[in-house]
Amino acid sequence: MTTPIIAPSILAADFANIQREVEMLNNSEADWIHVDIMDGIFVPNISFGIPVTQAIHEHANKPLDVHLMIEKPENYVQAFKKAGAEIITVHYEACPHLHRNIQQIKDLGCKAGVALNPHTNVQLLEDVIQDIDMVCIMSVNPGFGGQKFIENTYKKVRQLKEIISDAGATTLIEIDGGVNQDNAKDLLDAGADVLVAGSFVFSSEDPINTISKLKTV
Ligand SMILES: O=C(CO)[C@H](O)[C@H](O)COP(=O)(O)O
Repeated sequence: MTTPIIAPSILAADFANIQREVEMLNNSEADWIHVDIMDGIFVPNISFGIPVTQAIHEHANKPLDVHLMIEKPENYVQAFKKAGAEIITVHYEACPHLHRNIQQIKDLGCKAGVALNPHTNVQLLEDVIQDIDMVCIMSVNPGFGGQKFIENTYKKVRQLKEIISDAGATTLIEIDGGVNQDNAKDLLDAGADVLVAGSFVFSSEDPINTISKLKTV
């Protein structure tokens, strides 16, 4: 098991004090800042958009891992790159021309990720696995923080790890939703590389310490 990449999800932060929250993450062992964009169409919730992402970027000294839970992501990736995104993840379910979407993200100079909803089989990514930098396995139904982790995720991580290894690829596996101290180690043992944690970090008494604990679980 290698040291995980920890990406706290800013969705669970105090938005009235976003600068303070980002500075807290700057001073923590967090590796990336996970930024959840929801459009109210692909998912039944609206979070925030390009100006807030830009504001987070202005205060952050860590890469922004931008998760687009939106329809027609191709219309917005350039704006999110300009707002400071280093990793841009689109949803398999929102992209009938996924290969084109991946190339568009890479042509902008960003790392390209593809997210899978809980019902989407990891095998559907076999033909693009060499092209993508990361797969984000949703371990909750996307749209809201603070949901219960779906146990079937472990099986998906193991299956995806095998697909990546058979292809000789270096694609990272990210887990997003309901990640906490109780499931982090099992996820890493199954093959996960990146852990996204929102409420578990921001609802804790000492988020910096909580991030350190996830890092060394
Ligand atoms: O993508 C998301 C929701 O769609 C969030 O990143 C995810 O839910 C993380 O939040 P939590 O750790 O509170 O579950």
